[in-house]
This record gives sequence, C-alpha cells and structure tokens, in this order.
Amino acid sequence: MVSIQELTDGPETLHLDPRHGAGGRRIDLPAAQRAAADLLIALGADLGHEGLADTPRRMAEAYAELLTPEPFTVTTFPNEGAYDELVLVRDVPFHSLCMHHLLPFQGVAHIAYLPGERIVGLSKLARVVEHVARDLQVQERMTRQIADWIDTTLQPRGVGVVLEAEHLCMTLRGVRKAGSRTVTSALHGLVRQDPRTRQEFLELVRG
Ligand SMILES: Nc1nc2c(ncn2[C@@H]2O[C@H](COP(=O)(O)OP(=O)(O)OP(=O)(O)O)[C@@H](O)[C@H]2O)c(=O)[nH]1
Ligand SMILES: [Zn+2]
Repeated sequence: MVSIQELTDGPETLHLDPRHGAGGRRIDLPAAQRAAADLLIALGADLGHEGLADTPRRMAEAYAELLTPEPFTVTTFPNEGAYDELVLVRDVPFHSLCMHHLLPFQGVAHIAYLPGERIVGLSKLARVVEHVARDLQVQERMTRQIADWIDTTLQPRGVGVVLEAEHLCMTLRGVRKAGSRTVTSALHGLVRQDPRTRQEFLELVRG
C-alpha cells in the first residue's frame, strides 16, 4: 500500500497508491452502468423518460467517484524541536458510504498524535481521512484504519482518533432517528495508557 523512501535526516516521502488503498477494488464502469439500469427498472423507473435516460451512467460514475481514493504523497519530517505535546486537527469533515445500505454517513473527524522522532504535514492527517472514507465502510473500521495508518507511518508515542457522524440509513429510513450521531474512537500508545494524555486528548476533542 505504501512505498517508503528511506531518508534518515531529511524529509521522508511515502506514496499512497489508490489501487491498493481503500478496498483495493477495481471498478468496472460499464458493468456498474448496466446494473444501475437493472436496479432502476426493478424499482419501477421508466428509462424511456428523458430525465432518466442518462441516470444509469450518472449513478455508476457517482459511485465510482465516491469509492475511488485520490492518490497522495506523504512527507514526514524530523521532529527537530523535539515537540512533545499532542498535535490535534479537529473538525475535519468527511463523508463515506455505509456498507450495509450504500447510504452516506457524514460528520467530522478529530485526529491527534503525540510525536516521536518524526512529524507530518497537517493536511496529510485530513488526507488520510479522505482516503479511507472512499470505501464501503463501517464507522468503527474507518476509525481504526486512520489510527493504524498514523501508527505505521509515524511511529508516534500515541494516537487518538474520534469520528462523529450521522448515518442516513438511521436518520432518513429504518428507525428514523433524525439528529442522532454516532461517536467512535481509536486510542493507541500513550493516548490510551497515560491518564493525563488521554484526558488532555478528550478535552481537546471537546474544544
Ligand atoms: N456498527 C455499525 N453499524 C452500522 C454502521 N452503519 C450502519 N450500521 C447498522 O447496520 C445495521 C444493519 O442491520 P440489519 O438489521 O441487517 O439491517 P436493517 O434491517 O436495514 O436495519 P435497520 O436500519 O434497523 O432497519 C443497522 O443496525 C445499521 O444501523 C456502522 O458504521 N457501524
Ligand atoms: Zn447503513
């Protein structure tokens, strides 16, 4: 999934290849378009209607877009100032697709790490959220994937990830509990084990 250019003193660059990223899937657009047409017909739609004629193609392309992670490059830097407090990026918006119903769930991610020898450009923390969100997901798995990625990439002293999201499969249909939000967390290393760091992380997340 990730190739690493070994550099001990300077920046270190990692490339995330979308083909091996979230789900590692290959999308067959013509087959998705045919399937979308079948689904619409099965749902009683008249594909002869002018407004619906191109809908199977649009549906296939829309799902392909939602399920294709963008490639990105990660550069890590030596932690030259020996910064040893939490770095936290809060309120990173995301949307993903629930693997049970293929309906969106959307919300915000809060991502923190306690640096060890290396730090990372802040935008990359948001990019990894975007990367794992382009998949058929459950929120728990997505939360852990973000935390695991930070662990593997930076080998920090601790990681904390909290996701808060509204699942449309729960608010628009089914039990229809509008306004309900699901909160998941993944805590690793000192953020999990050290009570002071854990407390600080949770306070920073709450703002
Ligand atoms: N744990 C977890 N569950 C999810 C997530 N997204 C959706 N679900 C749940 O997945 C479950 C699927 O349950 P089923 O009983 O098979 O499906 P269903 O009949 O459509 O369920 P209802 O939504 O209760 O009508 C539902 O309870 C959803 O709320 C998620 O990210 N994590
Ligand atoms: Zn769902």
